[in-house]
Amino acid sequence: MASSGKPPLDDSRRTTGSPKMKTRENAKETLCRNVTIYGRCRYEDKGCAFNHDPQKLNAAHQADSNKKRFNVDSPSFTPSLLSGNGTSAPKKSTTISPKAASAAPFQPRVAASRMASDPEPWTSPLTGKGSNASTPTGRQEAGTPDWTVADVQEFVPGIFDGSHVASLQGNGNGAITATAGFDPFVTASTPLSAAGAVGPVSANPYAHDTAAAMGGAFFANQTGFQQPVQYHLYAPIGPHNQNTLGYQRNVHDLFLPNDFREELQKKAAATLQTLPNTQLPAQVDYFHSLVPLDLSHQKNAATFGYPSWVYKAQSSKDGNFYVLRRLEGFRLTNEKAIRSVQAWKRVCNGSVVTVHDAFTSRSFQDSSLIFVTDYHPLSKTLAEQHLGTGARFQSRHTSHIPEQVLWGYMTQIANALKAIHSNGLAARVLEPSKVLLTGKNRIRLNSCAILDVVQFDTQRTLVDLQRQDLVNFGQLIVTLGSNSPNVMHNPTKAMEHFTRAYTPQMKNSVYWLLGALQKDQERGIDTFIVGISSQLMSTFDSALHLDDQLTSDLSRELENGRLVRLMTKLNLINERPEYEHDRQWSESGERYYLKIFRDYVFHQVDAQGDPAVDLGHILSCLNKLDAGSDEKVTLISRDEQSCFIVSYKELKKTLESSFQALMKPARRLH
Ligand SMILES: Nc1ncnc2c1ncn2[C@@H]1O[C@H](COP(=O)(O)OP(=O)(O)OP(=O)(O)O)[C@@H](O)[C@H]1O
Repeated sequence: MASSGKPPLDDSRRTTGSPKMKTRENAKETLCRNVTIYGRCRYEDKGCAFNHDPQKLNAAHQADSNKKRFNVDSPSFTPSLLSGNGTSAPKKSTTISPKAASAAPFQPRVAASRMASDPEPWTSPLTGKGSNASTPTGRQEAGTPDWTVADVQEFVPGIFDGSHVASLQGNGNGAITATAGFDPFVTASTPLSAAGAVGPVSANPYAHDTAAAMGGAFFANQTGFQQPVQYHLYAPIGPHNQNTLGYQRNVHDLFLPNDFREELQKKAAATLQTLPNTQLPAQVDYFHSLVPLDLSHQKNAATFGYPSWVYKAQSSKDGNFYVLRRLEGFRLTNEKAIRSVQAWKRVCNGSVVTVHDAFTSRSFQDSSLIFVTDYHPLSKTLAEQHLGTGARFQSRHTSHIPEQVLWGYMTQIANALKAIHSNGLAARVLEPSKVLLTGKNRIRLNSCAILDVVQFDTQRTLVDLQRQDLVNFGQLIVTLGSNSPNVMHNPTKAMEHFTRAYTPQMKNSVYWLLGALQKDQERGIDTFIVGISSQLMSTFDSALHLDDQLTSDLSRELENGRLVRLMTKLNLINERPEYEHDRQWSESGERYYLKIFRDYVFHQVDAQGDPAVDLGHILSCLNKLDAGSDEKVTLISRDEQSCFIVSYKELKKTLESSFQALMKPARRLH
């Protein structure tokens, strides 16, 4: 500190008037006011008569400087870490006043309140070059707007910047104590909301019970997110691209893979597809907007004994999309028959298309039976996929199904049958045109429940029907393995082909299924599942890999929703024409920073004056803004006459307060 000529002595000890006005005795008792903190008086050699006792002077300086920060009667707040500017924190005093013991604990103000009351000496890097210097509290030195937003509650997630050297910790009683260690995991949700906390505190929207959700032991000492949040740091989550280094990112890494996105979008489009000017009824019970799914107009009564038609439809009860399967010309003679669907509603299994309802209808100008099931957009039947049947895929070249894929089908069908049989039911329909392929190698049994209604009076026992399911299962696999829909007309030839194409384990499994109706043996789906357990493991492992892949894909989109919300806010705030063509809104005051921040993010130009299109820059800026990072950014006005240095933290604060102002009904501006 440079001497100002007036050393900071206590007023009570300061001389009043010139030294020459005092007697020498009086002067000797008065501490010299010209002594600098280095203990030297500029007038000592020239006969200064005041007291230069170094010990007394030192004590006076000490008392004075303590008054500026803390004096010995202050509570025992003794920071032990480095302060924000990198200098050492003052040493802890070894002696302490007895009063300190009963003093209220020191409660440092949070960053926001400090920022408003304690402007730092900010300097612009352009100041020395003659540019307009700016201050953190205003656009220019003149007409300084205040950063403080008194009436807007700010979210204060317990951020401590470097200048805060103590940490706040709940002591278990809800009170706050100052501790010497800095704990970056302290959040507003617990300690700052405790009684006596200083500064505006609102609920932390990001707070969640980490200890309960993630395992108390691992996060034992953490009560929330690490602060400051690091949303702008994209952590690589595998599986990784082999062609790039760990830190390298390309645009595709930040979004879902294109093929996956395309698949999802196509499914969404298919779900929303409508058919105008259709001859179909506008309403079938509580369903509307019917779209036919089977494009073949041939009536086929082979499976159910009645021609069946499949439609996508929207429910007016819940707005969701379902499939209606209509059995044309069916007359319900026994009411109990349709009640059997209740049992099917309870079958909730990933390998079965869920059945929701069944009712009779006259909407098609006949007597029809309607089954309501889940809709799986863009799915195909296994017959369409592998056997070349079905109108859409008639000319399709069918190829040999690899053994692993076939094992995958077998495990999924076994999974479905286990769920069905353990619910006291039998699938009864198990053929390639009634197994849906809803994703890559992902199948579901379709049209279950129908025969239970249509052939309600069957004489066969449940055990018999369940065994028949196993036989149908075996025949389905042989048919798929042979790539021929009619192969079971000649079973011997079919098995010869199958034996040549697949391993003995596969062949034995299929033989076992085909023999399920033999009376001498107890055969059930549980026994079969035990027999193919090694294959179950490999299918399970594939499912885990897929799960990893999907998690990785999902993580790429992690920050995108957040950034869209942030950009929405920015766009809502910037350029409000209703406020005198924006002049009243953002041409002055703190919103002006947001306006030129937008230029900084989106409108940069390169050395040639061409637009700089850099997604990395944009994402990085937006993430830092959302995280409210301490990093500072230099903003230059469009006319290049003004330059400001603002931190993302302050920009975030402005963004929040502006957004709140926007939502005030009276549109009060400040
Ligand atoms: N739940 C469903 N979700 C989505 N699409 C389905 C659903 N059920 C059936 N489909 C589709 O509807 C179409 C017709 O199905 P259907 O079961 O009638 O097969 P099909 O090949 O026409 O058999 P069939 O000749 O016995 O009528 C198929 O392309 C199938 O993919």
